[in-house]
This record gives sequence, structure tokens and C-alpha cells, in this order.
Amino acid sequence: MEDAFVIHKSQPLKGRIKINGSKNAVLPIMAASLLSSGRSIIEGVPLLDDMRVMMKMLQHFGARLKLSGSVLYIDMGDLVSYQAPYELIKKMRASFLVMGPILARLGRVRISMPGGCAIGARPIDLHLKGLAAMGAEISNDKGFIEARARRLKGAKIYLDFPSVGATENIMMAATLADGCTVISNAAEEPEIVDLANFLNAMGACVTGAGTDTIKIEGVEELRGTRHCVIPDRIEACTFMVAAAITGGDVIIDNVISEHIMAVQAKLEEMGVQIIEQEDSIRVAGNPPYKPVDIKTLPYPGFPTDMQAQMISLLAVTPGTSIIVETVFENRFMHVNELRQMGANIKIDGNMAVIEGVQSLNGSEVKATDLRAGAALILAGLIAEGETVVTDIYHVDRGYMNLEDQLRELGADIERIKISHVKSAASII
Ligand SMILES: CC(=O)N[C@H]1[C@@H](OP(=O)(O)OP(=O)(O)OC[C@H]2O[C@@H](n3ccc(=O)[nH]c3=O)[C@H](O)[C@@H]2O)O[C@H](CO)[C@@H](O)[C@@H]1O
Ligand SMILES: C=C(OP(=O)(O)O)C(=O)O
Repeated sequence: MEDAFVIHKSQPLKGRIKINGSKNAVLPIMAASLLSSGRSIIEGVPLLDDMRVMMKMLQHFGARLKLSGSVLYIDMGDLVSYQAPYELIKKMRASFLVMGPILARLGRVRISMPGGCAIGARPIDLHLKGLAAMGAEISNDKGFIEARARRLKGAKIYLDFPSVGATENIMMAATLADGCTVISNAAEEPEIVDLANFLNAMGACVTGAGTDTIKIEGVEELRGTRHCVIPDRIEACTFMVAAAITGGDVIIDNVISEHIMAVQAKLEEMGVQIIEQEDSIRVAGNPPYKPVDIKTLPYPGFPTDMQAQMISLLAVTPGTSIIVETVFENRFMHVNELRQMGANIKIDGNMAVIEGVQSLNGSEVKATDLRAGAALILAGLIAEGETVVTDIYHVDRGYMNLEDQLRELGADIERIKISHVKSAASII
């Protein structure tokens, strides 16, 4: 038995919701806590499946953890292993972020290859190149990467692509290296800045985070600290699209407006009204909207993690819209499912050409990955009749109580148990 969402065409969403802490910020921050033997207190922790996987990972390395509401207490102490288990790595890409910290702290790490996933091959060559440039000897043994370095040395590292994970892994490793590391063409995402702030509060010396050049002056040791995680910009943007697609009027609290600029600009170009209010935004939708063209790019460009949700909105926006996906090579899996709901979308390589249709029809569709799942839920809110979204374990990886938040705004969505057989009769 698996969970699924049953969604019925909903009224325009109305009301107020609060955004949770960022998944993509909390995961590297938790990994960074491995860099010290002290106690760290992380506030604003989102209760997500991915976060629980990272909790298991930290426990595997010897951490004692206490979760109280959204506050996570991490007592790290001595690390009890240099090996990261395959069962945890395979569950979540971000588990690979323990590589840098374990190597820096113990001088040795053995970690399984994370492998590919639905959205692309996602190699780790940039992570490894960076650590090798810092003096790590790296070998690959039957799908396991082993790296050793008595003490990493500061180095100049140029990333061929501003990879978020590689920037984070290298940045964490460099905090305890001997000398200065400079990462050029570094990722500039807000989650990198949040990680740098956490590392600096631990006693690290990181400057330039949020720009394409990050400098890390290595220190002898780090200490535990207290930190509050930034709000999840992708969760916020998903709710912005939910308000827009239903023609609703929603106030979204706990938003850093600078982080959502690219998505806000496209929604405004379409004709969605967005009003900024301190750390909140109000999104007032009034479809039909104008079509737009979008290209996903590293931050501050349009986030690939919002591409699927935007396709749902553009699928019911009159006219032709074009989305070019430049970050992941296979991130259009949701398009087939949306087609099943009546969307008119053609894929040509990394380009989706979307001809807006008047309405979508409810159907049984599958969440092929996290944001694909969010896109199908959004489509379900405006589709005629009933939509069943299966494989929602992907959604639970990255959205906290999504159905409760949507219901609070008036959406007709319910979580049910469903058997593997794909038919309405299998729903109990
Ligand atoms: C936990 C987390 O923060 N996940 C985010 C992170 O993933 P993640 O850190 O995995 O994404 P990257 O920025 O590393 O990947 C971007 C591109 O670079 C490629 N690449 C990456 C590393 C490498 O060594 N070699 C290489 O070729 C990838 O295959 C991909 O095509 O950033 C992505 C891009 O914003 C987001 O979609 C994910 O939500
Ligand atoms: C791709 C995503 O996450 P991850 O890197 O954890 O797979 C995402 O958050 O959309």
C-alpha cells in the first residue's frame, strides 16, 4: 500500500500560509555539523523525509539527535565511522554532501556513488575534482568512492558548471584545510549563503558566498553553533503558482523576496498580481494570463526546481509558451502525465513548447519526481473531475504537510492509501 493524493477541482485558493525552512539549505547544514565535535542547534527545520534520511546519516556517524518541533539538537562528538552507507546514499542525492565534511575531519571517507535519478545522470565529477585539487587521493572501488588526505590543502578550484552540491562539498571540506581555497564559477544559490553563514558561525572563515567566487581560509577546528534555516523559496514559489492557477488570493508568510525574484518576474509578466509586504507576499490571480518564455538557469536565473510547476500553469494559459531546461537533461517526465490530463505540450530536446488549453481533465497520474509531483497536484486543482496522483513519496521528500497547507487555503485534496494496481478500484 502506498499513499496517493486525490484532488478535485477546487475553488480559488484564499487565505494565509507560512513557508517552512528550506530543504536544500537544511540538508547541507546538517552535513556541515559533522565538521565539529560540538553541539549545534538548528532552528526552522522542515519535517521532511529527506531531513529524516539526513538525521539517520548523522546518527550513523555517531551523532546524538533530538528533534523538538522544528528545532534539531545535534550532539556530534567523535565520528564513529568513515563509511557512508549505500542504503542512505541511494535514498537521497544530498547524502553525498557528507563526503567533504567526513574527509576533512577524519582524513578518510568511503561513500557509495549516488547514481542517477529521474531528472538526469547527475554525475559527481566536479565534487571529486575539487577534493582532488585539495590533495585528496581518490579511488573508485566497485561503485564506492574512497578518498584520503592526511590534511586537505587550500587550492584554486574552477567549476566547469556552478554546481550547488559541488560548491557545498568543497566549501565544507575547505573550512578545515591548510591554507586558502578559492572556488571560481561557484554556485550562487541562497542555500550556499545559508551554509556559509552556518560555517562562519561555527568558526570558519568563508567570504564571497552568494557570488561566483568563494574564498575559504582553513582553520584548525570548528565548534557547534545555533542557526536558523532560511525559508524554502521553492515551496513559496509553488504556492505562488497555486494561487495563480486557481485565480486565488493568498498571503504567503516567511518569504525572502530577493530569493523568489526570477519566478515573481515571470508570474508578473503573465499578469499575476504580486504585492510584497515585509517578509510576506500576496499573490492575487486572475486568469487567463499571457504566455511566457522561460529558460532555467543557475541562481539568480529561473530555478529548475520550479520548471514543472510553471508548465502546469502555462498548460492552461492561452497561447504558446516555451520552456528551455538547461540545468538537468531529463527533467520533463511530468509532461507525459500532464498530456494525459489533456495538456498540449511538445518536447524537442531540452525545450518544451506549450500550447495553452482551455481546461485539463482529471486522471490518474504518477509523480515521477518531487517537483513533477507538485506540478500534477497544481494541475489537479483546476482539472475537471478527479485527479489521483500516485508515487507521492517523492512529494513527501520535499514538501511538509503540503495537503494540509493546500486544504487550509480551500483546496479539495486528500491523502489516501492505494494498492500498486493502477485502477480506480484499487483505491481503498
Ligand atoms: C539538495 C539540493 O540542494 N538539491 C538541489 C541542487 O542539486 P545538485 O546539487 O545535485 O545540483 P547541481 O547544481 O550539482 O547540478 C546541476 C547540474 O550540474 C551537473 N553536475 C553536477 C555535479 C557534478 O559533479 N557534475 C555535474 O555535471 C548535474 O548533472 C546537473 O546537470 O541544485 C539543483 C540545481 O539548482 C536543484 O535542482 C536541486 O534541488
Ligand atoms: C531536485 C531536487 O532535489 P534533490 O537534489 O534533493 O533531488 C528538488 O528539490 O527539486
